[in-house]
Amino acid sequence: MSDVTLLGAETLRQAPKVLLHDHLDGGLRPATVVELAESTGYAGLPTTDADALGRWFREAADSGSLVSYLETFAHTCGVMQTEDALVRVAAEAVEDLAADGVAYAEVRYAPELFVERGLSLDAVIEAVQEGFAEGTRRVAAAGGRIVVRTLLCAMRQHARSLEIAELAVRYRDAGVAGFDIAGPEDGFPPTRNLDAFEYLRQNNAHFTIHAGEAFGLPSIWEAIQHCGAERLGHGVRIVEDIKTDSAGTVHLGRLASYVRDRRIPLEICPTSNVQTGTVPSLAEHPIGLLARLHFRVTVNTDNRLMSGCSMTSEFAALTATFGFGLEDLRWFTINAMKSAFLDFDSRLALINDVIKPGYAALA
Ligand SMILES: O=c1[nH]cnc2c1ncn2[C@H]1C[C@H](O)[C@@H](CO)O1
Ligand SMILES: [Zn+2]
Repeated sequence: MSDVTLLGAETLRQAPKVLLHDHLDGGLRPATVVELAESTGYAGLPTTDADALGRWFREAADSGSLVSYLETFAHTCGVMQTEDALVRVAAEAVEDLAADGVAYAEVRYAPELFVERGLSLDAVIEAVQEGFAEGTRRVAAAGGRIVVRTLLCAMRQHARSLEIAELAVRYRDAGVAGFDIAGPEDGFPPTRNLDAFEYLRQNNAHFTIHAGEAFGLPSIWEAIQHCGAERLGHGVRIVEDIKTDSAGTVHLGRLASYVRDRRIPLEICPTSNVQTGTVPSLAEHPIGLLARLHFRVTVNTDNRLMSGCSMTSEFAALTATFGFGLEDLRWFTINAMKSAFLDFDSRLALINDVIKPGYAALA
C-alpha cells in the first residue's frame, strides 16, 4: 500500500479495470436523458438542464434508503421505452466504460421495465445487444478495446423471474452471460424466485443475486444456500457475521467463513452503499476489512448516473480513503476477472494479455 501518492487520476483511468456490477438504466449521460425525454415525449423530468439533472440524480439518490434511491430510476426507465433509445443508451454505455479504462464489463438491466410502450421482451434484449455491439465497434474504431456482456435482471417485487431466467438462457450465445434479481431487498427474499434459480442451475447458467445490501445475513444465506448464487451483488453486510474482540482478533461466523472459503465474489459498490445508507460513510465501509481478510472483493460502480461515479473515481476514492495502491487495484481487478461469467479461456486471456501487462506498464 505504499504507492498511493503516485496514483494520479490519469494513472487510475489507464489502469485496466473489470466491472461486474453496473446497471444500464443507472448509467445514462444526463444530456442523453434530456434528449431522449424530448424525442420520446417523456414529460416527467424534474429539470431539462443536463447539468442540473445530473446533480438532481445524485442528490435524490443520496437518500439513505434503497427504496428512495430506486425511485430515481422512474426517469431513466421513462426515456428508455423505444428501440432507438435502448440502442443509443447501450452504445453510449460501452463508450463511457471504455473511456473509463474498463477492459471487461457485465452490464445489467431488467427487460420488464422497458415494455411500457409495447416493446416485447425480445425486442428490448435485441435492441440492447445491438447497442452494445455498436458501442464496441465505435471503441474499436477509435483504437480502443473492451469486452461487454449482459446480465438480465428480474425485479424482486414483480413475479417474472422464471420468464426472465428463460430469456437469459435463450440469449446466452448472443452476449447474455447471466441473470440477477434486483429491486427492493427488504420484504422480497431471494427464495421467492426459487423456480428461476432452479431452472438456471439445470441449464448450467450463471447468476448473481443482490443480497446483503438493504437486508442482512438471512438474505445472503438464502441467496447462497437456498438459491445457489455464484456471486453476491453487494454482499457487504456479510460483515455482520465478522466480529473483532477486545484484543483485536477477528472472528468469522460460519456464513462469513463459508463465503470466504468458497471464494464467493462480493460485488462491492462503495459510493452506492453510502447513498443507500447501507454503510454510514466511505471511511466506515467494510471493504478495507474484507480486503484485509482476503474475501474475493471486487469494486463496482452500481449506478454511474445516480452516484456521479466511474470506476476511476471509485478507485480514486478507495485509494484516498484506505491507502490502497496499484497492487491492491490489480488484485481487485484480477478478482473480478476471475469471477466474471465469461468462459475460462477468455478470462485467462484478459488477465494475461490485458490486465497484467496494463498494471506492469503503470508500475
Ligand atoms: O443497488 C441496487 N439494489 C437493488 N436494486 C438496484 C440497485 N441498483 C439498481 N437497482 C435496480 C433499479 C433498476 O431499475 C434495476 C435494473 O437495472 O435494478
Ligand atoms: Zn445493483
